[in-house]
Amino acid sequence: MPNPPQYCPTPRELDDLELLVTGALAPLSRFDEPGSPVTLTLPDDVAAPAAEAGAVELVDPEGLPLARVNVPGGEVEALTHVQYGPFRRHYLSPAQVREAYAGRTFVPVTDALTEAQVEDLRALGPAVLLAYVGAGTPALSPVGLIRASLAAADLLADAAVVAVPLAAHGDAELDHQLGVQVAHTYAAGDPVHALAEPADDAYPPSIAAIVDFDRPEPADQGLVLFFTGLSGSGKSTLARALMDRLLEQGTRTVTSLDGDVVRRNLSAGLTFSKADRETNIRRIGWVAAEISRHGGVAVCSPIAPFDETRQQVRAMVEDAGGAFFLVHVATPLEECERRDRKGLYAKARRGEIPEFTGISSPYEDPADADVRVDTTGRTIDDALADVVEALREAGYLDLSAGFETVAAQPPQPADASSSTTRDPRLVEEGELAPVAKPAEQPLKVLFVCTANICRSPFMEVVARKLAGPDASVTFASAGTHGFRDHPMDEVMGGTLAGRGAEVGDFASRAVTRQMVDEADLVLTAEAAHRTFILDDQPAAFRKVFTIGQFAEAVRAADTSLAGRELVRAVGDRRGTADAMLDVADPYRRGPEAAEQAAVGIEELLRVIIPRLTGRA
Ligand SMILES: Nc1ncnc2c1ncn2[C@@H]1O[C@H](COP(=O)(O)OS(=O)(=O)O)[C@@H](OP(=O)(O)O)[C@H]1O
Ligand SMILES: Nc1ncnc2c1ncn2[C@@H]1O[C@H](COP(=O)(O)OP(=O)(O)O)[C@@H](O)[C@H]1O
Repeated sequence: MPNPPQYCPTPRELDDLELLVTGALAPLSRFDEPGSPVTLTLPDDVAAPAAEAGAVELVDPEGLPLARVNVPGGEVEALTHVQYGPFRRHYLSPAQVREAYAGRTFVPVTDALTEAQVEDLRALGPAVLLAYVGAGTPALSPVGLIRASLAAADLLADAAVVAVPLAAHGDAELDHQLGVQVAHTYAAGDPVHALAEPADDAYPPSIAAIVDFDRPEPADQGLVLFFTGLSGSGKSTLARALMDRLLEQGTRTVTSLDGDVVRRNLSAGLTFSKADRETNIRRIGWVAAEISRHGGVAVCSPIAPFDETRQQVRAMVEDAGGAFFLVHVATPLEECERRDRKGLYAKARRGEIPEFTGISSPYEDPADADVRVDTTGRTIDDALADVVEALREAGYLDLSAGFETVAAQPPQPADASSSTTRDPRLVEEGELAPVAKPAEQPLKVLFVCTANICRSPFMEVVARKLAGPDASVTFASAGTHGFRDHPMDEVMGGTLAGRGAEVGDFASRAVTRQMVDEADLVLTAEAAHRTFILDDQPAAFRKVFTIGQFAEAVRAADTSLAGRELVRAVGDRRGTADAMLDVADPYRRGPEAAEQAAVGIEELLRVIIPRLTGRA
């Protein structure tokens, strides 16, 4: 006889299995008893080998074998008991409960207890709260319900909490009967007390705090913003614009899961077949759901052409406690094809790209979109306003406030003799508006590398030399992992001599938030340094660049721009911080590596400094 195949069942089936094994579902002792909702459904590719082997081995999501189940028949032979998971010590079998708590009153609990319900229980004497935490049941998460039940037990004279993974089976009547039956199995003749329906949601303070944490207000909930639509419809453009606003507001952590970008890393190697597209979207969904579990915002912008896969993502996110907000970028095919930004539609029409969405592969319009935006003939800001408004109405995010307020302010005089220079963009986009600076303040540039002893001091010293004594630009440097008061590395310092520059009384230091806040421009040696800073201060993204990235942007920028205007223009149209443009670390690699780094940095500074000082 062949070995039974392994199969990881659904969360509902896993819960049923646990209760079958502990005897909590008695008289049920196996799956698939006629008329019972406790069923096990094997997919075709498992059912056939299971029938041949006469059994299937059920494993948990990590592959731990839990039980062997006869096929057909459904009888269960336990192999291992799950030992992990929060509050595992409260998951007791009826036999264990008999031993510890015989003689008490048993109370099934499916939600946080209100003041009135706790009061009702006070009269009962010693009690056991049976927290029904199975898949699909509790109004709170399983952990939330156990915590809330423990908090209720604390308010009672003598109450214990037992977690019972009794799942919902999609039939309210049958599930109710099962719940009553399980309570009586645990009680084994002791009284069972049914709680009265709550008349209100007045919770005792300790329970209210748990409910608030478990069921956050929409504005505090993790959020997945999912843009779906044809290629060229405007998903990435709108998603990016929305992310910029979120970052500028600075109140949420944001992760982008753009279709093209995901396909270069997370989904590298996948094709555009239906199966691979589904895999791609489920991967995006999985990552996004995890982000939402931790209260973050994930902004996804794949085509996601299939309704069923989008529904799966919605379910994954909601199971993780996040909110799912679907934006259908409903720009019609004709307009997307007219734009044909990447020339893909032309190729698809010529038959050079098989299975191209909208041409030779379907796009299923969502019926469950939270907002639908056709970008045809509209500006990006205008189209974005629809999304911002829908998010505000749904209570998830309010990105409108600052923008409206400031846009409504009277325009500032564009008088060159005025004592302040204002960033027009910042005036338009509210929250950052108070950054008006006296015109005569020098532009502050901060160079950042790792330890602030090789690359960044070299940048600082050489930049100062190139700028000359009268420039209205100041230079400083710091390290992401810099030690205090170390001198410049001797080998790197040696490269200064041939350039007629001197290190002076330099002392290393670690970069701080304040330094970044005060700087007008932060130039890092590597993309990793930039990420280090922006992870902590995401709102600084318009002024933190790698030195290579900034030099590239300066080369491409309008030659009439200088100083602050130049920094601003680069910030608005920044390219990517490609690691290819990094200045490699020469530390402890000898004089040759130091000279190579010096030459590379000097070349970049010769592009940047004349433009910053306005003497190009
Ligand atoms: N056959 C075919 N069909 C559709 N799109 C194609 C295809 N081949 C390559 N591309 C490019 O890949 C981008 C879409 O990838 P996605 O991961 O978003 O697609 S999907 O959600 O898995 O269907 C899509 O990018 P966007 O234009 O940003 O949508 C295209 O540039
Ligand atoms: N109102 C608008 N909203 C979004 N994009 C627009 C709008 N009007 C024109 N476009 C242009 O349409 C193109 C959309 O491309 P992109 O955002 O990459 O789409 P997708 O990610 O859906 O493939 C961009 O060139 C963008 O500038």
